[in-house]
Amino acid sequence: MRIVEVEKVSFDEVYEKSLRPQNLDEYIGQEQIKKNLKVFIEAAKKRGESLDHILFFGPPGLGKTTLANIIASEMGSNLKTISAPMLEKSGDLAAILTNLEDGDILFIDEIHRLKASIEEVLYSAMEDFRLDIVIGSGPAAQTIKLDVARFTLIGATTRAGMLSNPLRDRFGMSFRLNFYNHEELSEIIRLAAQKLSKEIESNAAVEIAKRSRGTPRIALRLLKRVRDFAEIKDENTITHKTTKYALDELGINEHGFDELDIKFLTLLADAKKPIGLSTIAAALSEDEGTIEEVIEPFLLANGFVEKTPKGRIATRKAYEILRFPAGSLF
Ligand SMILES: Nc1ncnc2c1ncn2[C@@H]1O[C@H](COP(=O)(O)OP(=O)(O)OP(=O)(O)O)[C@@H](O)[C@H]1O
Repeated sequence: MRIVEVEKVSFDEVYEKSLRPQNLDEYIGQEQIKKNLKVFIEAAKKRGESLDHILFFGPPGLGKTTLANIIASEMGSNLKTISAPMLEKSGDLAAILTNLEDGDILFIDEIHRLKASIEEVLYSAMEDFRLDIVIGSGPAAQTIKLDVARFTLIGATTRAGMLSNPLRDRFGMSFRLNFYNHEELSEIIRLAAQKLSKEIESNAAVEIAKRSRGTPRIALRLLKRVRDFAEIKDENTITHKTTKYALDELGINEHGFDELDIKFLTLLADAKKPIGLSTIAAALSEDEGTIEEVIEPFLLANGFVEKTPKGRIATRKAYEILRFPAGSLF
């Protein structure tokens, strides 16, 4: 697995969970989202109603699951979490929905991966808190109507564009999570180190932040690896020197790029013309989804790559970093 990989593995999941902020004030950054959520939560509480359905979208590891947990705790609600690919039949979702109680929050991760037949069950549940279940087929088919408690659905996706319109329209609020800046990430790292009862020099936290691709999950994972280096050296405080050494040893460069990012940028820079997604995927032996969801968003957001109608192209900034001659390109 890439060290800057954002996919979860169970061991890291436990570690991440222990560092998860518990309320909106502990949640760093995403100021506009927090501001809006505070208003909606307070208004819903005042009216004694459940919160409107919410969609969070953005690259992995930016804090969607964390926000769902915080909303549930701020609302004093039960949270039920499922990942869309876990649902095989519409009956699976119907069973979950009919077991919810008023005010409960249902969090569906990777909601863009819901099967169409299952997604349809959600429409009436979200809109009218009712389930229309068709039993049998052909002329003997029967529709059974079931009431569902007034729940809140929180959906999370890395691919908002893949959601169908009917589903997207049923969310009352929709928020895009952005990459974090170095100050925000340094603060997340500092607070996490505190929770791990470890001191960290402030320039060490900044060093990790700079190499975390704007992503808290990566920052926390790098912190963990750097902590290992510090512990081996019997250091009580994570110093800047050890941090730099550890990150260099781990092969993470000063922009947070790893080998795969460099390969991706080198491919584009070498080509000196736009390249399509499928060609990139074949050249890097990665699937298109990983390139679009994991590798590309950070490079696009930071101006290393641009998307054109003919494909992806490396920018001047990428050529400079790679120290590649751009010739007459720019
Ligand atoms: N704003 C934040 N402040 C502090 N810690 C954060 C913040 N956002 C995320 N984290 C930390 O980063 C880790 C990853 O966040 P989370 O699992 O919520 O990401 P995610 O966007 O749901 O990712 P995925 O979509 O891959 O599930 C969490 O353990 C949490 O501790």
